[in-house]
Amino acid sequence: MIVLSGAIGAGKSSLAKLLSEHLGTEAFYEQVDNNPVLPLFYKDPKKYAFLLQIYFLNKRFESIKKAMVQDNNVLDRSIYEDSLFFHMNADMGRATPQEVKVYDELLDNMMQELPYAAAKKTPDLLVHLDISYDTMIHRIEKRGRSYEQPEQDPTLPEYYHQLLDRYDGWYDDYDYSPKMKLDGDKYDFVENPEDRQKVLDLIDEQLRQRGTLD
Ligand SMILES: Nc1ncnc2c1ncn2[C@@H]1O[C@H](COP(=O)(O)OP(=O)(O)OP(=O)(O)O)[C@@H](O)[C@H]1O
Ligand SMILES: Nc1nc(=O)c2ncn([C@H]3C[C@H](O)[C@@H](CO)O3)c2[nH]1
Repeated sequence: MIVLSGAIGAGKSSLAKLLSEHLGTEAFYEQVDNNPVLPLFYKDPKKYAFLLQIYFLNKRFESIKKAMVQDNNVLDRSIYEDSLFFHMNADMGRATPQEVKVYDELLDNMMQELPYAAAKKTPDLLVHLDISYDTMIHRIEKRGRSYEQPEQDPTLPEYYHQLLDRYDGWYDDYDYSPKMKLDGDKYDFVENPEDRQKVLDLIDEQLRQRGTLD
């Protein structure tokens, strides 16, 4: 399984589609447009942070179990980033210490089940899409989900800055699997065919080194 990581608007869903089509495998997308809790969270984060986290954890676990059955299936975001989001929100006072404790213990418990519930416990490769704040805002505006727009909520720019800061440390510390970082500002793999080919070549090279691509 290949896992894509990156902040909001980094290009994970777009790359998941491209990469899975290129490899002839299946992509598993994050539950966003059909997620009933996400708009509630953006409206009232303090009330809904914990519920949203349980929602994502449940859906993520389900996706991992399905994705792990075949080499090179592509997962749009890792279970580890869910925890990054929740701990950041908790540090902002949007979850209680008790909620954090319940979440951490539940996550730990579920991770212990993974070798039984799925073929293996960790991804074969993590592909991280690194983006700047300006790119993030540009993409958020381009995609146009209303509840993510900074003009809807003046606290969102600070939330996005904090998220990008956390992601930097998170990627450096990540050691659950082999990893690679792509410059998401530089490569326009959505509109530019040359950039698309370059990104696919870079990922193929890593997969060949790991022995999951001939
Ligand atoms: N490398 C890229 N170059 C140009 N545009 C991009 C690139 N990646 C994504 N986009 C555009 O940015 C927007 C967000 O992309 P996408 O939905 O793939 O991001 P994401 O990482 O899955 O976001 P989220 O975590 O919020 O679900 C889309 O409009 C997409 O077309
Ligand atoms: N609070 C919170 N916790 C998560 O685990 C999480 N995962 C994703 N998201 C939000 C970011 C995008 O708006 C949108 C799509 O990624 O969903 C999250 N928000």
